[in-house]
Amino acid sequence: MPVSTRSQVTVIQDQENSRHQLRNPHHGLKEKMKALTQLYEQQKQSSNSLRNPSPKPDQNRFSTHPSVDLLSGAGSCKQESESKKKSSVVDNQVMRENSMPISTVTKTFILPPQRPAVVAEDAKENIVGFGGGGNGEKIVGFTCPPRKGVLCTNVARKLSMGGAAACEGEGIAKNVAEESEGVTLKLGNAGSRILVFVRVRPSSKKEKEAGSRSCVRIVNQKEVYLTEFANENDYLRLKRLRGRHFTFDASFPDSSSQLEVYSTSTSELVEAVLQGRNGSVFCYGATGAGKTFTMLGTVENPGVMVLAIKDLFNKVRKRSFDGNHAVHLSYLEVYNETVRDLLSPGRPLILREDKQGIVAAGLTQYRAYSTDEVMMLLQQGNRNRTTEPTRANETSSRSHAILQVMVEYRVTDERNNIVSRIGKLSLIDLAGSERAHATDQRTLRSLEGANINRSLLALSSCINALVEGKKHVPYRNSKLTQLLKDSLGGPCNTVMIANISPSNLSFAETQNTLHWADRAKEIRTKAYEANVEITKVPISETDQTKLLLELQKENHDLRAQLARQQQKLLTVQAQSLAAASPTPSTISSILTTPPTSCRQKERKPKSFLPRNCFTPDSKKKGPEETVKELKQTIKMLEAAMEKMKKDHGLQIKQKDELIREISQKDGTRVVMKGNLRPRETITGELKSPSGRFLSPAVRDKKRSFWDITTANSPSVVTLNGRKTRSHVVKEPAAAPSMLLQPGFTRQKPESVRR
Ligand SMILES: Nc1ncnc2c1ncn2[C@@H]1O[C@H](COP(=O)(O)OP(=O)(O)OP(=O)(O)O)[C@@H](O)[C@H]1O
Repeated sequence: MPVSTRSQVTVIQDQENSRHQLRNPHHGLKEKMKALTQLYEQQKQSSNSLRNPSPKPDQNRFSTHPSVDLLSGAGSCKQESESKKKSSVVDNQVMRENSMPISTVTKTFILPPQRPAVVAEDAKENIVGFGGGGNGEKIVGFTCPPRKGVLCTNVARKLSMGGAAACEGEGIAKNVAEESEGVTLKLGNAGSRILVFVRVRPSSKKEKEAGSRSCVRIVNQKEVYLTEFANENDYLRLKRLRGRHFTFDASFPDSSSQLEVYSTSTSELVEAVLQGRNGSVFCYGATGAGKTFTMLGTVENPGVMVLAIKDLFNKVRKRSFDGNHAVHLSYLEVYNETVRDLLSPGRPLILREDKQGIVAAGLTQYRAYSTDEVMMLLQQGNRNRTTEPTRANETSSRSHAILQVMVEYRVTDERNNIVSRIGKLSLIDLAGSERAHATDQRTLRSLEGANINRSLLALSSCINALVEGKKHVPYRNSKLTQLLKDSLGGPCNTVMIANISPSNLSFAETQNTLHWADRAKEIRTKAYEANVEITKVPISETDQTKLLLELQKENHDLRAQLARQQQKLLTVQAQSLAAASPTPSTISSILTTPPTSCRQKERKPKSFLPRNCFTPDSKKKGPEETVKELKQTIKMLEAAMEKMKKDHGLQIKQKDELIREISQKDGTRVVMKGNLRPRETITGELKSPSGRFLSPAVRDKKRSFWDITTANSPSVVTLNGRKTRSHVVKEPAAAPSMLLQPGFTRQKPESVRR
């Protein structure tokens, strides 16, 4: 929609206030605009009061970035109100210049609840955990927090040119839905939308000197209004003067502090990373727009990278009682389409795709224990980063830099399993998108510029493909997009901070940045769960010793039981011989001695003594018949004994093997006598007396020397408790085969010889 035009707008510089004033020949129109602006403000206020029945004016007035209020309490409110005043002056100015039909705009805002505070803890490490804090292990839903309850009614996602759209029902519904969607989005559910923030940097000295004007206005800390100024002398373009509204998750004016930017955009990502989720923050914008300032900052004004790391270590420290956290760090740059390790520079790295996603093979991962250590590494990395002065920026980053922080949390649960979760935070400072003339025409700079633009073009193609839901996303078109694959389309919570200059001299760059930022809003990253892994740990040494003792005791009991049975058998045999002329009373007294078998029969119908428990009928029979019967019984008993013997032998052997295995794990070798017994083939399962060990069917296998002393076997090595026969060469320590020594004659070990 074309905006109303003015025939002439002249800006003069007030020497005292350095403020722009307008001399517009259409004075009446100006007055009209002023009135309309006032009306708009009034309407906004009244809607606010309607939706917020009992607002504390000072507390809620500027709470789109509530961290500001919470950060410095009343002080910050004051500061904020001052800045608001200032910005309203600028706003009015811009409004006048824009000549926008803003009277058609009705805006209603319900102010969001307060977010957890970012409190300055001390001068050095000044970030304290938000929300959860301490052991508050809540799972944080990654949403745009300040938007809870916000009813931003007039903001259409795709805004028409030339003024704010009227508040249409459809637009409202859409926006409310979008807002609530943002609020309810939880990690691990449906994937989250990329959150997009815009930050305007202050005008630079150069821009001021060149007499540039601000073409960007932040409205309600969410919307950015971009105005294209007409050249007073360009009469052909006068009618094409236009402006455009963009809406983002939050917009930061030039007065915003680093802490404010961090707490609004990134602090929740840090919390999520501690919960085992992935997060990415990247700064995008034209050269000199303030990306490096936002990401790295200065010593006095540390940026997102520094604040995130401080915050992370603070949170880790607070939770250290709760498990073990390990922080690993890597820092790389993409320069002229080559990937370099900034922490240990060397040959270019090759990108590979594996289960974890795209990884730079050979990238150094430093284990960091403190913020100071990270700061040192960061400084070291930045010294290695390629920066060159260009016409647009004294210290222009000529490469894309990616700082990756991996946080691994390990804890042992009640079942002795190790639960570990790994979260990865990627902080990305992109090189500036630029036009050739904005930088330099010299060969190297232009080559760098071409590569930067190429990768940023590839980035925009990926954004387009993702927004349009295309199946193929051209990540492979550049190294940058390969590295950003996870952040854009993977299981990740992503934040984009679009940096812009306020100057009308950079209008085209700003428009371009805002266009892509606006598009990026529509990208949804993949749904995913936290990277939690549960590892079963081997039992501890004390547990092993306990088990060994238990097994030895059980083995001893089994041997005793076997001996008793043998004794009984012998007694029965002896007595049966003596019973050549038995009296029924003696026989019955003898035969009542092995009652176990009878009892067994009662319990188990398929006992090995099926019909031979003595019945009173046996007494009625004659002595010859009784002797015959007795002989049969003895035969059966013998068979039963034999079977039991075998059973026990097997069980003992099994225990022996188990004991030997455990002993070998401990480093001591125990060779039991039972091991040397010949193996016999028995089918079916056997139970130990305690019922704890279930013996599988024994395979008919010839025992070799090496089966007895497994630890010395050259062909059987133990790998992670499992025996394999194919790792002899790979595991020299496990089985230093004596057989391989020249001239060695095979000798039986001591235990075997005995
Ligand atoms: N929010 C801000 N407040 C104060 N100064 C800022 C801010 N943003 C940027 N600047 C200043 O603007 C200049 C350019 O910023 P910076 O180097 O961060 O730009 P850039 O986007 O990283 O550029 P390039 O892409 O060329 O590296 C720096 O001198 C920086 O200190």
